Amino acid sequence: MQPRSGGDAPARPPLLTAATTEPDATGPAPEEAYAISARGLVKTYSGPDGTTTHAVHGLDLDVRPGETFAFLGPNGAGKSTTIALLCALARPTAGRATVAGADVVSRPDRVRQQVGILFQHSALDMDLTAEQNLRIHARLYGMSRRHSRRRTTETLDAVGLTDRRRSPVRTLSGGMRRRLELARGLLHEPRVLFLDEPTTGLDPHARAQVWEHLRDLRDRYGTTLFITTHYLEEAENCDRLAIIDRGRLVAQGTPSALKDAIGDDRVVLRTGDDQAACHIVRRTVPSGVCVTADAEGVHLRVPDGSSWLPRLCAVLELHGITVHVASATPPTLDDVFFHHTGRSINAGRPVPPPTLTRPDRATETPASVSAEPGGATATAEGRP
Ligand SMILES: Nc1ncnc2c1ncn2[C@@H]1O[C@H](COP(=O)(O)OP(=O)(O)OP(=O)(O)O)[C@@H](O)[C@H]1O
Repeated sequence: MQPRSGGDAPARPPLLTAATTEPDATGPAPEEAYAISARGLVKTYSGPDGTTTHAVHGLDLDVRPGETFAFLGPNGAGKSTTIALLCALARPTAGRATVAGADVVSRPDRVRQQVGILFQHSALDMDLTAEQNLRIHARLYGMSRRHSRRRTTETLDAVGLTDRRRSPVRTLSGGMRRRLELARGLLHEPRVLFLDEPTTGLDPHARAQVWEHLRDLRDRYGTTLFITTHYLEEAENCDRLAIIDRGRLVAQGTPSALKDAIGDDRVVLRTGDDQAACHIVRRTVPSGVCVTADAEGVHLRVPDGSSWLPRLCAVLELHGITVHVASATPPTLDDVFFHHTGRSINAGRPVPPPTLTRPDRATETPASVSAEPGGATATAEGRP
């Protein structure tokens, strides 16, 4: 969803913002030294039928200058609303936030000068050329003609579109359009760039290109990047990330710290009789370990999962149950997400086609194991 400007209104006209008074500025103050700092940020929408939507519910957040920060959450979690609040495009119901040192409520114009935004949906004029789109944007920011010309050249170069500057936007590929939006977001040299799902809908090649430019930006100019994404592998590449669910921040930290905090490895066993195997495994592992079986096999989470594999396989073989595949995988960001929200970030999304991946730690059962038809599951030493 795209942050909505002014009074947040156009997307859902029947609902009104509940912020009829000044946001409460008496709570703890945000830290201005951060590129983004929020304390107790709240955004509530009231519906005409008396319903209330807590889009953002007491958000505390600190993003350091120059950091690439991912904001992960399922649909409707409050990501776009947070961006709208932090970019001073919507007014908080309560709480405080500063962006590049400026308060979003008392100095919204200053905030808007300091931030660049890449909206979720394209805001480009398809009939104008790449260059013309940038010039219009420059005029909105009050840039002089000379300054606008220089920045247009620089930003088109930064996103690798110099040779397409005279092309009408409708003739550009999806990836090129996203890069052009990136150029537009950078035109006024913002200190903080907000990107709302910048790569959604792009093919892997175009996604990789957008990321290449983002990394370059960070390295060359130290721009702070605040990125909402559904792609876990993109969040994995960020310095830190926060998980938001139903308007509340449920976790934040570096990807590795968040995964380490989960601790347990995911163990999966595919056997000749998963239901029977499930009962036997339950009796073998310490009580309190949750063991389940579904169409994918028997699942459990244990610390140091790979050390459990030989033992579990031996017990099952002893009971006459053939183990086809056994694997132990360290926690992923999806596990982190599941741990904090009780569901997968991809729940309800179309399932992507299976890929042949190599888990960091995978062990095949004894030599008698038959290969999986099609070989889509990681097996011995991770060979698919
Ligand atoms: N202007 C509005 N009026 C009323 N409710 C709104 C408004 N904007 C957002 N909401 C509600 O606030 C909640 C958070 O919405 P938001 O768009 O911030 O989520 P999101 O995490 O960006 O979702 P998505 O990933 O689907 O874009 C949702 O329940 C949404 O319906």
